[in-house]
Amino acid sequence: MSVISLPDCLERGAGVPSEMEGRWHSRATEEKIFVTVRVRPLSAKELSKNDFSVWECLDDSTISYTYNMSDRASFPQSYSFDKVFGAGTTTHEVYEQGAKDVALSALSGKNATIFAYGQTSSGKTYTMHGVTESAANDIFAHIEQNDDRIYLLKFSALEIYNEVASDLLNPESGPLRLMDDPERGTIIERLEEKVVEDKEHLHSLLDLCETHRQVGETALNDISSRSHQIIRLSIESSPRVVSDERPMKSLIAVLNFVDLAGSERASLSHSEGMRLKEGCYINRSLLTLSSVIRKLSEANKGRTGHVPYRDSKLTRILQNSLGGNARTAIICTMSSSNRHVEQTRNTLFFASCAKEVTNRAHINMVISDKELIKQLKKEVALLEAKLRLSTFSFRSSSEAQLQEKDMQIQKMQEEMRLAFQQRDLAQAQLDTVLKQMEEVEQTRAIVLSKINAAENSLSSSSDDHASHGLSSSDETSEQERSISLKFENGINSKWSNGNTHQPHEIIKTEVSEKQGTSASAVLLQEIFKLEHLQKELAQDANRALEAVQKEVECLRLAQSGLNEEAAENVAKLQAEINEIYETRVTGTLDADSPVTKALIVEESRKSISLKDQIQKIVAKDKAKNGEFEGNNVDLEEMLQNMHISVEELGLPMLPATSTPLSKLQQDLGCFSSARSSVDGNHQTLRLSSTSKRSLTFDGNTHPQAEENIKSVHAYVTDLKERVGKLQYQKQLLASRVLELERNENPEEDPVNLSLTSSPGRWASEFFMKRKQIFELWDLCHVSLLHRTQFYLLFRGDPADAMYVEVELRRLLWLRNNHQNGKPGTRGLRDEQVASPGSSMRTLKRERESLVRYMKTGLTASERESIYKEWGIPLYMKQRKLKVAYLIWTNPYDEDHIKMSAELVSRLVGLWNRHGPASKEMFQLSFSPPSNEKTWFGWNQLSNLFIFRN
Ligand SMILES: Nc1ncnc2c1ncn2[C@@H]1O[C@H](COP(=O)(O)OP(=O)(O)OP(=O)(O)O)[C@@H](O)[C@H]1O
Repeated sequence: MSVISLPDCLERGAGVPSEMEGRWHSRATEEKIFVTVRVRPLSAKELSKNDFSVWECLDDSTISYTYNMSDRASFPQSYSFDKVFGAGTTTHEVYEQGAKDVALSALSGKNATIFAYGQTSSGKTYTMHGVTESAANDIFAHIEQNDDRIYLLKFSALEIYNEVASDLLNPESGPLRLMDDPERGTIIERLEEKVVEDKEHLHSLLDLCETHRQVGETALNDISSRSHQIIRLSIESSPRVVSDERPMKSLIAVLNFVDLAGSERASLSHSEGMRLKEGCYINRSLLTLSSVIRKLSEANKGRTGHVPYRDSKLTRILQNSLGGNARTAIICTMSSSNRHVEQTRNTLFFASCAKEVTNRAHINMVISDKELIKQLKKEVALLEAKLRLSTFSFRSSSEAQLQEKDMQIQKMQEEMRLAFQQRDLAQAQLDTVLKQMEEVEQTRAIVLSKINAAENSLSSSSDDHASHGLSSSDETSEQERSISLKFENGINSKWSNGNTHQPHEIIKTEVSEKQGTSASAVLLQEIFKLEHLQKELAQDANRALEAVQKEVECLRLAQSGLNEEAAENVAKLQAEINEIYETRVTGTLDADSPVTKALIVEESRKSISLKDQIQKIVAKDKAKNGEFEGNNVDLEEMLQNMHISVEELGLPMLPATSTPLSKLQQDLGCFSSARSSVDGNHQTLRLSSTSKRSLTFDGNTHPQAEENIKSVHAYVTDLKERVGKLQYQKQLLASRVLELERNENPEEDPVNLSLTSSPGRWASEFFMKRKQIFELWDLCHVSLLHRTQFYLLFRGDPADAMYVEVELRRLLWLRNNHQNGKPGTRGLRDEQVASPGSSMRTLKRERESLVRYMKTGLTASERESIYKEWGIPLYMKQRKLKVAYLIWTNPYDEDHIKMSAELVSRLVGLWNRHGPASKEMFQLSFSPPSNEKTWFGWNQLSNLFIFRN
């Protein structure tokens, strides 16, 4: 008996357990179906028909076709199986080598099936008869030899005839029904089962079945089996003696002997009628069997598919034997006759498939409930022990794995955190870059649109440009350069520093500025010349004043008894000279004067140059005042020394109504030398203010001095008139410039807008331009005093339009010169343009002056109030300096600008010292900032203010 371990007894198997027992079977043992081939010798009938053998057994496992094999044949010539039995082999040998091992497996509790397959008359019944008999003998021999066990043999038999199952022991019982049991498989209902008493009894039963089996005569077989026969022996065994050491373990297995009906070809078997019908059923069921075998063989090769067990009763009943819980041996019988080659090949093909089918046979064991419980307890204990062991190992390994996973999770979380940080950082950088790109793109688009607009405008006015002496290409390159500069500066400096002002505003102004004609450029150049000459005139007047002051001082020293009248005259003279200055900036001429009328006439002739106009005015003025010419040589010399270039400027000679200054100097002997020198083309007056010659006075000094003072007074009066005319000419020229531009660009002319449009429109225009001025002040480092004065004077009155426009253009001009790094782009002399460095130094000095003003001009409480207003902590050091360096530093903050202007005005005392400045002080001044020394002894801040105007 097989020893069955508990783990092997876990699966329920076939069989009907009694109420007191359970049926178990061991773990399956896989093995292939054992396939053998038996060749039947030619029968007498075949020999009589001159059939001949075409198959030859090459060895005990190979059979070969030996006759006239075509090279193109689609079937193999040789076949190999577990065993091949030649024609001379006895049935017993076939049993011994091809069936016995399987058959006797039933004695050890494994189901076993032996069946014969082959065409009709191939020897199936002949073979199975002998095999069954031999097996029965061996079984009984085994039983006899193993008397320690008690065996129980049960016999049952059935046939399937025309697809109807019948009990061969009780044919009258009628057709048998097949039932499906989930545990035991297919059950044949009401199949009679007889206990085999002994060997003879078995033989008698076999004989009985044989007598009941359907047979018939065919052309190929006189006694042809017309049904499939299944002889079943159920073998149960149990120990003869049962004890605790030898528990009750019963084995039970089924041994099937299957003799199939033979496949036949009607053409050969000459079947007809009932035989033909039988043959059809036979062939059909055999076909199903072949399909099952083929599917099972394919499944064994890895191909899965439906196995059609249920397509025939034969395969349903033999399901366990075909790939199931059984050991199976198939004996394929064949005739070697040449007459049945085709059928033989089919049989060999079936055998080839069958040998690939794998069965899984178990040892079916029956034990008592008591033993079952006992076994189950052992099994449970063993399983629990295994479970504990696996649980412990699982736990320990799980805990280690958990710790490892936790570490991995923490590591991944840290990596994720870093990745998120990097992602956020990258996103922020990306956003910044995108924003910058967007801003640059916007700026670029704006600049390009402006360039296009400027090009269109220039192309439309190129003819006009050409007629005024400037080529279109020159003008275009000038515009491109300027716009390119603005674009670069805008991107690189102002707008990258948080400035919210877009470049298009300044560009618009700049483009508008570029649209000025060559005529206006010429006029502007002339204005600059006038401005320069005016400045030199004022400087000479200042020097004259110094000379008079020294003379007066000399008089005061020489004659302490100088009467009050002379003193008053000196004071008046000083006031007059001061007035010259004021006249320079405030003087106007009578519109009805001949000079004005002449100018108006001349202005109407656009083709006449400014110089020609001025020369004509001078000629008329000379003709009118001819009586004054040559009256006083000294005065003329002085005028020449005062750098008034008559030929160039065309100013009229002024009458000298009194003693010339040179005579005054000579008489007084106050001046050591009043040397004048001519310096090239630029005549400059050089008066020595430091006379080392001692003064001598006699008794006639007083009346002569008075006379000299009167002469100087007359000179100053004339100078006033001269300056006034010069100022008026300048005003006319500026008006002319604006008029020319207005005629060319009437739609864009801001002055025209201010004069003709609604007040509301001008107001917006004014504030827009003033914002640009604020920015340009900052860019050009313009004097704080100038900014303050301008801011306080021009508040949006339509009459301010001209001043605003002039200031804006002046600043643009300055800014361009600063940016280009070279002065005089419009033909001005170099000395007229202050460098950015000198402007900043001037600005610095202004701020330092403001510090001094705060220190000397304000009380402590006033300063404290200012500190609070400007957000300077009282504990901070150098508070005054910080305030001074905060003033006028933010051109974009209106409040800041207002505070700055008010503070500067308060500190400098613009309003208190000289009263409100007039707007005319600002008119048409294109002069760059100047760093020259004082005129009237004012401090530097005031001088800057004066020079600027
Ligand atoms: N190996 C053999 N040696 C001698 N004679 C044999 C052999 N095999 C079969 N025969 C004879 O051949 C004849 C046919 O055999 P058998 O009836 O067994 O064939 P079968 O395959 O069962 O046919 P069927 O399918 O028609 O029932 C019988 O007379 C039998 O005695």
